[in-house]
Amino acid sequence: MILTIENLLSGDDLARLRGLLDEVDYVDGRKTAGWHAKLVKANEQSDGRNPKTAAARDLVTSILRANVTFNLTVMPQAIRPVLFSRYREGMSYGAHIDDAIMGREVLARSDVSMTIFLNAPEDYDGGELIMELGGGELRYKLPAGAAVFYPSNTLHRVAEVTRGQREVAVTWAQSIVRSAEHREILYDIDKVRRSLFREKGKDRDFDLLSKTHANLMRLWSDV
Ligand SMILES: O=C(O)CCC(=O)C(=O)O
Ligand SMILES: [Fe+2]
Repeated sequence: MILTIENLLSGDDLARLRGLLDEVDYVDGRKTAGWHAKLVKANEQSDGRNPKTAAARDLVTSILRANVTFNLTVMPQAIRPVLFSRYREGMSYGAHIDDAIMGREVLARSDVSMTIFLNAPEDYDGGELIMELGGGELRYKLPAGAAVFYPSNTLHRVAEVTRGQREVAVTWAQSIVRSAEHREILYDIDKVRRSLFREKGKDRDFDLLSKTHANLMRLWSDV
């Protein structure tokens, strides 16, 4: 399931992030790419060792952790450190697959990849995030503060920026539920269960559907 969340970050959040990141140096983005993705990655990332980058990372991570839709759909078990990237004119990120296992001391599987757009689509030309799906393509270029979440098992790329600058935050989550198909089934059941509860309270149908949801969770989760 590919999901977008409008206004994941508020105007205030974006201003706070900008304040922090304005004071940080940007370095070659190839440092954080896998050995093959490096070959097609041309962007810049805020210096990960700078405390201001750390503060920006903490802000985005806490907003993700507090977001209801993110929790219901992604079911996060671990969130990788957020990267803040910018693509200036002529920069792009060619087709690649994200590393399946990320981290050094603490390992995490990438199940869900996400891009949070930090500046307005009018600020730049090009720069779409493009997912290659069974012959077709999906392109995303969202308003500032919006985010797209997509299964990490898809080849994807970022189109060349031909004017202006594209600013994004990217990260990955390991989900409690490894399979994207299973996550979607669980999310749908949970949604129906909650709307039944709103309409009729905790009746027998709600209890049975809650049982199904809990038992599928037991079958499909890996915690
Ligand atoms: O910049 C983006 O939207 C995605 C970047 C990306 O694919 C990656 O960092 O692996
Ligand atoms: Fe990627």
